[in-house]
Amino acid sequence: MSPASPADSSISTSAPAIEARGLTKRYGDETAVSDLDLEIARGTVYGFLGPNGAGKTTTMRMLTTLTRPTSGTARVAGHDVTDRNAVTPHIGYLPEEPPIYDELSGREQLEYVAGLRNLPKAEASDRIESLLERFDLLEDADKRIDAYSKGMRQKVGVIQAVLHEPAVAFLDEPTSGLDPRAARTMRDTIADLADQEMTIFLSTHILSVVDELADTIGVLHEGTLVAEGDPETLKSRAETGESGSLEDAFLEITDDSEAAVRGTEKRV
Ligand SMILES: Nc1ncnc2c1ncn2[C@@H]1O[C@H](COP(=O)(O)OP(=O)(O)OP(=O)(O)O)[C@@H](O)[C@H]1O
Repeated sequence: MSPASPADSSISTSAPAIEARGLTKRYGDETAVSDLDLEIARGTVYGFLGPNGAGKTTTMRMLTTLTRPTSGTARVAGHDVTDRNAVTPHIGYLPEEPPIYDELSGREQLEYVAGLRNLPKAEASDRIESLLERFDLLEDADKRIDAYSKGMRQKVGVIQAVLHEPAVAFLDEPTSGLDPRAARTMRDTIADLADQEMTIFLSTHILSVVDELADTIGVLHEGTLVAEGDPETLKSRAETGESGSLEDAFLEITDDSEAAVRGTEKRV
């Protein structure tokens, strides 16, 4: 546990990147996330899976300080998620709909975000240039975003989430809308960022992406973490399907919520 005080915005080196204990979010009578425990080591990729409505976005919104937990606690980069000012310098978030201004150009949007993050101008400009190039956006960087395709907007959304090299990046469907080449670039980029000690919390329905990238996979079902383990271990749990694919495992684990919650050990 980090000894850092709530006012301290430094990164604790010993604490896990993400730590949750009994994290719960209720909307009225409905429990969107129930009693979630997480411990995610720094520099790892955590693949967060779950059917539609499982509570993935709600979990990410709590971990990124956008929604307050109803009960339970969570620390990100060593800081309590109820302390937004301490947490936000250390995180980046790509939500389903990236927050971007249509009337700006891609480059202006990224410069604007770099300014919000207090990045020195020269450093920001180098990073923006290199990420635009990496995502094949240089040619369109000075066009207004309202003329961008969905995939181009997604690229801007991802770049702005990692531009300040946060300790922890939360990426919701990062390959959404990307063509195969761009999706490959995205996967390579995520792997590179993890190699540079960034922790990536990756939520996606594309199982091959988590299979390729994740060190650990957590499966959320009806707000409850029903399985957690490395991809190989999860795959080996699949009773059906000779290939023992992640899809088999996912379908089996989430097939019957009652059976899954009752009969599945959290740690596999
Ligand atoms: N602001 C809200 N008010 C009321 N209910 C909400 C709110 N946000 C989410 N929920 C409910 O919480 C549950 C979990 O939703 P959430 O968006 O977290 O799921 P998800 O796993 O991200 O789904 P998807 O894969 O479809 O994006 C759903 O039943 C949803 O209706």
